[in-house]
Parts: sequence; C-alpha cells; structure tokens
Amino acid sequence: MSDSQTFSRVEMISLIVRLSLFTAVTFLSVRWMINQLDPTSKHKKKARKKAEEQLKRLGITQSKHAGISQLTEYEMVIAGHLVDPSEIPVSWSDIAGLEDVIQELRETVILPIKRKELFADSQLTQPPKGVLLHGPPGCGKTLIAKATAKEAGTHFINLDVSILTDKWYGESQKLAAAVFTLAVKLQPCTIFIDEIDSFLRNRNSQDHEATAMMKAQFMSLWDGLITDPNCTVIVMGATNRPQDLDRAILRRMPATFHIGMPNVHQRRQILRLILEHEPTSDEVDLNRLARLTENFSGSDLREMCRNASVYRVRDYVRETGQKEPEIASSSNGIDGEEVFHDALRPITMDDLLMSLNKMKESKLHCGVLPIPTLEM
Ligand SMILES: Nc1ncnc2c1ncn2[C@@H]1O[C@H](COP(=O)(O)OP(=O)(O)OP(=O)(O)O)[C@@H](O)[C@H]1O
Repeated sequence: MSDSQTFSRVEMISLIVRLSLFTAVTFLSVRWMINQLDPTSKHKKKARKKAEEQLKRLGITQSKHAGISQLTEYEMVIAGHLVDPSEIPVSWSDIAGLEDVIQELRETVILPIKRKELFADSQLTQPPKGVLLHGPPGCGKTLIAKATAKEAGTHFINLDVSILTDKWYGESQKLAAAVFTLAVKLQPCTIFIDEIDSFLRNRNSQDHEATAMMKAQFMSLWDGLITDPNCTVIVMGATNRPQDLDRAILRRMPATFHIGMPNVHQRRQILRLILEHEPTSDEVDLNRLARLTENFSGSDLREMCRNASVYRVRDYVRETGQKEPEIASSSNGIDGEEVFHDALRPITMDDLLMSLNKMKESKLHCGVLPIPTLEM
C-alpha cells in the first residue's frame, strides 16, 4: 500500500468521524431549537407523564374504561388533574354546621348517582348536570365539593382553569373539549371548577376572541351532557361572586346551594370540630367564643384556633430558653413526641381570646369588620 493511499484512508476515517459528529451536533441543535420555538412541547410531555402516573395510580385501565387507551394528548393534560375519590381527604365529618346543605346534596345529587335504578324510569329525576356552590370565601364550598365527590364515588377532575388559558398549553379550545370527553370516558365523574366566575364570567366585548370561543365551546359541550340522559358527568362550580357569572352558565347549573357566613350556632359547631382533638383546658367556653366571632368564616375560626395553639408553643420556647426538650429514650417505651407534648400546656381561653382580638384588629384594618368589638 502506498503512503498516499494510507493517508487518504486515515483522512477518510477522520472525515467520516467529523461528518458524524457534525450531523449529531446539527440534529441536537435543531431539536433544541424546535423545543425552544415550541414551548408547549415540554409542558405537554410533563403533563403526559403526570397523567400516565395518575391513571396508573387510580387503576384506570382499558379493561375498566372503554376508550381509555385512546386518550388524546389534550385529554392526557386534563387527566393530570384527576383525583381518586377514595383519596379525597375530606368527608362529611370534617364539615360542621352545614347539615341542611349536606342533606339536600345527598338527596339531589348523590342518591341519583349511587342508586341509578331508583331514578331510571323518569327523565325528571336525573341528577343535575350542573351544581353551583356560592357564598363568601372560607365558608366550606371546596370542602362540600370534595366531600360530595367522595361520597358519590365519582372520579373528580379538579379543574385548574389556568391550564385552559395558559399560553404554554396553547389550543385552549381543544383542552376545554378534552375536559368533557375525558369526563365522559371516565364517568361517573365530577368536574370541579373553583372560582368559576373567573373563567365563565359575563361575556363582554373586551373578551379575547380565543376566550370567547372557548367559553362558547365549553357551554355547547356542557349542553351535550345535559341532553344525554345516560351520562353521569356533573359540573360543580364554586364562586364568591355568583352575580358575575354569565346568565347562560347559571341556567346550566339548576342546583344552587348558598353556603353563607356561619351563624352563632354554626360557629359553635365549627369551633367544636376544630378543637375536638386538640389539647384544650376545661375553661374554654365555646358558646362565648361563638358569640364573639360574628362575621368570622369557618376558615377564620380555624386560623384563630391555629394562632391560639401557637401561643402555647411560643410560651414553652420562651420558658425553656429554646433548649431542646429532653426526649425520653426509646428504651423506656415512651414516645419522644409524647413527652414533648406533655410539656406543653393546653390551649386556654386566654389564648383563644388573644388570637380572636388579634384577628379582629387585622380584619378592622382591612375593612372587613364593621364595628370595633375587641374583647379581653
Ligand atoms: N363548615 C365548616 N366546617 C369545618 N371547617 C370549615 C368549614 N368552613 C370552612 N372551614 C375551614 O376553612 C377552610 C377553607 O374552607 P373552604 O376552602 O371549603 O372554603 P371556600 O368557601 O371554598 O373558600 P374560597 O371561596 O376562598 O375558596 C377549610 O379547609 C376548613 O378548615
């Protein structure tokens, strides 16, 4: 073999290596550029992975649900927001003072789902396809929605409306359609839309064209559910501002439930529930607290009790000079956490009143409370 031939072979190999490297680098760069130009692809991939995990966890398989194997990429995005009813951490026993609403929901919504056969002979007794929970913030609307889905045993799509309007996902109309098609594939299913007014508020001329189209499509798909008597899909919405809802939406939610600010009797029940398993001293007077907490929502009451409970920890830390507690060794059979808790005093009426006044003060500053009624 001549020198020139050897050289050309080495050169050839190096050329091939360089060419391969160049091709690989070009391929990776083009792919990176495409990904950069299409930001939705990364989100869709992530959403798909999340949905696959979720469907697997929920045991939703082709054998149980016809058509589940052919979920579109949009349905997969929505499937990522599925909640297993058995994993919903809220049941009726976590809700106090709303027995009337619960009873009505049981009769009008849950019973027709669980005992379909009782309602099969009449179109008039079908479960409502739209349920609206309305009332001031922090009074239990979300709790009620979750507990309803849990008791009804329906799949629960906790629809975060931002995914429909988020530019990263794009194609909001297809996603809006996917909400319904997925729910139908998984039925019985509840689609829960918190703050539904932010999504389906009164249509106006300032609406972006895409938003207006998505709303129109949402409503027409909803109508599809309403006209199909065999379909068990319920849209459940919660709002603090029912007056802002599009009239056409209100018409589609014939079952409306007002969850108002708790009255004195309800506040006492909520306080009792919140403090039920808490270490409280005997002198804690729930009746008095209930009377003093006018204009407090369930969520405010919870916050008041939480603050009160923090005071005893704060006092403990002050008294012990932030020393680590003496944890009993496991050899004596006493749990370390138990020893620590025993060292803390129970929640007293003073803690609760102090917390109450602090909250009233901050509510006054925010203009939420009408009259200054501080109490000590
Ligand atoms: N009736 C109630 N019984 C027990 N706890 C309650 C009740 N109402 C409110 N709470 C407490 O307040 C928290 C907030 O309630 P929830 O989220 O259901 O209110 P909401 O009406 O949906 O509020 P928002 O309109 O702000 O979403 C609950 O997690 C619970 O701790």
